[in-house]
Amino acid sequence: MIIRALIIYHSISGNTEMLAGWIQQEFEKIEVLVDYYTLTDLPNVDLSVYDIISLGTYTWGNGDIPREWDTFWPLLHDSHLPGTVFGVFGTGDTFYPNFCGAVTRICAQLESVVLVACALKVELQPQEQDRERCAKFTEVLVNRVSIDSYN
Ligand SMILES: Cc1cc2nc3c(=O)[nH]c(=O)nc-3n(C[C@H](O)[C@H](O)[C@H](O)COP(=O)(O)O)c2cc1C
Repeated sequence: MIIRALIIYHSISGNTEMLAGWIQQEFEKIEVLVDYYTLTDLPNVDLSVYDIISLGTYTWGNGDIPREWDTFWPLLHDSHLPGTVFGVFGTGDTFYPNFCGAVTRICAQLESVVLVACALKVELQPQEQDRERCAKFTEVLVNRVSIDSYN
């Protein structure tokens, strides 16, 4: 069975971009076909062709979702995604009281409309030990697709 994943991320200073790249690599290690876009250069994609959609973001303000995501929600709501498995990842800074608050908030926003299987929060620039966490993140998403396709 071929599994297709879409990664969409938003990054200003590169931490989330690096994390998105590592997640892409982990998907590819387990032979998932990956399409990879920045939020601001997202072409007109058909979300329904993907088994997995992973959204990556930094956090702004006080645990806020960056404004640029506002353009994505209408696309999501216009799509019919009953079997798509979502994962949300992001980088943040524990200096702030609401660490990776945008990840938490995007999960909460998604959970009313789609299936969110897991979230990954990383402190600033990903470190070598985070590779293992990226591998776990992709594994959970793929396992969830496999479970659903047997039911
Ligand atoms: C003005 C400002 C507000 C921030 N607020 C938060 C926050 O509430 N929670 C958090 O975890 N990180 C916060 N951060 C940290 C960024 O999310 C963090 O540096 C992130 O890794 C940046 O990602 P990027 O390199 O992909 O742009 C804030 C950073 C700035 C500059």
